[in-house]
Amino acid sequence: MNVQSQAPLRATPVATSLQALWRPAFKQAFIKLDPRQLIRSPVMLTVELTAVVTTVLCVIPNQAVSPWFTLQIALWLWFTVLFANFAEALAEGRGKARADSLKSGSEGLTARYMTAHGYFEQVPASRLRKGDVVRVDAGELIPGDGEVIEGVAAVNEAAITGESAPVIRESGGDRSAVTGNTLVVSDSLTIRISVNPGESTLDRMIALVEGAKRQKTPNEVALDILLIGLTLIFLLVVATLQPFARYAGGDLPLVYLAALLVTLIPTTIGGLLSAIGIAGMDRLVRLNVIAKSGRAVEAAGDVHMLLLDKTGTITFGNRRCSALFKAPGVTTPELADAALLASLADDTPEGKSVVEYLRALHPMQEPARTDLQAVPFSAETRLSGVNWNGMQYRKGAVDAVLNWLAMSRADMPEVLAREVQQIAQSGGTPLLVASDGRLLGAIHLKDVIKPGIRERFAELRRMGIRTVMVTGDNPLTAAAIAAEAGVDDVIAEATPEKKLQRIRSEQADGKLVAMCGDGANDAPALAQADVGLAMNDGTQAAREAANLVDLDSDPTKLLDVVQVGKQLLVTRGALTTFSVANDVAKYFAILPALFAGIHPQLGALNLMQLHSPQSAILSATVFNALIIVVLIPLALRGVHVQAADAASLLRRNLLIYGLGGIVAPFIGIKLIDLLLVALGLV
Ligand SMILES: Nc1ncnc2c1ncn2[C@@H]1O[C@H](COP(=O)(O)OP(=O)(O)OP(=O)(O)O)[C@@H](O)[C@H]1O
Ligand SMILES: [K+]
Ligand SMILES: [Mg+2]
Repeated sequence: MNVQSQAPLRATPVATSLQALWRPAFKQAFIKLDPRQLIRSPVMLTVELTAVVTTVLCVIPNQAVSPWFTLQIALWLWFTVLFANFAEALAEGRGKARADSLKSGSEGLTARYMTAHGYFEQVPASRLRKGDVVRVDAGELIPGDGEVIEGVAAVNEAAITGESAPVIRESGGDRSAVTGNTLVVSDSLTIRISVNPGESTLDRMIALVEGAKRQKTPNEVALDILLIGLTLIFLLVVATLQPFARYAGGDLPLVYLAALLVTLIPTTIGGLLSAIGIAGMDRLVRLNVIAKSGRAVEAAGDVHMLLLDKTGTITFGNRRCSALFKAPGVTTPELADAALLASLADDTPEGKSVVEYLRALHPMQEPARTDLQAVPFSAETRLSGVNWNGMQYRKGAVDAVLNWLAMSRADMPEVLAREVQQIAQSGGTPLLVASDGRLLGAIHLKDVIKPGIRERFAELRRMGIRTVMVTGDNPLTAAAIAAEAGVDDVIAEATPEKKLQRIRSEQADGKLVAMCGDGANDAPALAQADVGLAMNDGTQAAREAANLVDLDSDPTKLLDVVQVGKQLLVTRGALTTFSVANDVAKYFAILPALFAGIHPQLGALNLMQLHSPQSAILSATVFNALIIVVLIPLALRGVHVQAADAASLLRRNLLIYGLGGIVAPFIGIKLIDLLLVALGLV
């Protein structure tokens, strides 16, 4: 395998400064004049057509307007389209640079592929398909996303996550998923490839940052329809002005009408819409989150409820065996041997930790694994164990084991019941150990809450988002962890089925639900949620079901994703408000000037005292073009979003961008009018 190609895939070294990007963006702005590309933005296509018409008007003699004036209007109309194209190109440019570096890192990768006859054969990684089995040794790059089916190894995932500390990847359990282009640093792994060419994490990252092939989200489509509607309305408004003018005994030159049309239709938002969307996705990529659709990101901006898995999400997830407690009348070897046997065939981290703990504490003559009939852990049964030598050994959640023993809680010896309660109240997970109808004792699994999680939940609450912890654990443990982590609600003893039901019932009430998880048992819920965020170090099932994957495997990242989503929605809303308010204000700013010549009585309405009808028209056109440039930084950076609920955010933004949109043209057009006169351009 081509280890030399282990270039840093993350984009840190790629220059993303605006200076480095503006040159190619400038060129792109002209390339994007192609109407086939521009058709994605109907407003800008309208401006381009108007610019073409106005350019033609330059050479048609007209007594009312000089060719010089018409030319100036034509130029500013072309500038309007170019500025909008430039904004989009600038937004795309940041992603393109990153995509190029990602691509160069994955070229020439090869894989050791296992043929049907069990031989290994060197093939290009790009030929691997879902289900293929490959072997990767230390020092080699993993050729594609997949699941470890054999072996344990340390893997450096810096290429994808930017984190250089190696992580352990092994078969079985929740840490079996591997990502293409990451480096095996010790031992070797046998991996079953889980995606077809073009669908890997890396491919998705590239598609995401390239932006060009971006599908419009339902929200964008809805906004497009609104903008087309407004364009048609103003087309009608402008078309009916001429009959009015004729009736009043005057005549409005065609170039006036062309300029007026462009100043009135929503060019500001029409020109910046695409840049806003691309910049939003770019922010997500920088957070190290991969989105399968823009829709998930927008939904994140609107979620009402967040469901979180406890183990691995709120806690660190390496639940480890920390103590054993005997039931009365049971000897230590009896309990220790049963607990060890019940864990020997259990590949989960919990099972391995029990084996480790007991091998050190109380070694026994262990049976060969091939003699054991494994009963693997499942989230449905919440039990695991083995059948061996005619005996059944089990361990599992308290209610599950009692169930298996056909016992009730009241039948539990009092000392053991008290012990179990204490483990749970401390936030630990108690497992009961039993063999052949006998309750032998309890295991204390300890886990630690991730630091800082409480503060983040408080932040979510301020944004109006409820946090609900769902766990397969018992109610006492769940309550203890919930209180410590500060979640709003908790669902304990949850099976995958129960998690799914909860999401469905919230959605039935019209709410958008986000879910964070890592296990195979979280996959159905992740798929059902409007926003499903999977941990990259979780299972392949979870990664496939989710519509977002966090490469850093940090569940609190959802908070940032919510922020990005909110910012995207708020920025789009704010600039739409500004754009529409702007256009309406322009109507009132220019119309009196236009009609002053025809109808001198209207002069009283000419509050702005613009120099002449021509300077009014030209100033408005210039303002209309320049406002796009002025707002490019805001579109790319996004409107600042505070931790507040949606309603108060909306009120605040309507005030700022609505009022701002009304006032800005009056000031801007007046200043440009003064400047144009001073320069002698009108
Ligand atoms: N290896 C195991 N063997 C037996 N029982 C287990 C094992 N691992 C977990 N359990 C029991 O099953 C319960 C459910 O575990 P699971 O990992 O499915 O929880 P979950 O639904 O993912 O929720 P969370 O991860 O938040 O606890 C645990 O609380 C524990 O009581
Ligand atoms: K406009
Ligand atoms: Mg779990």
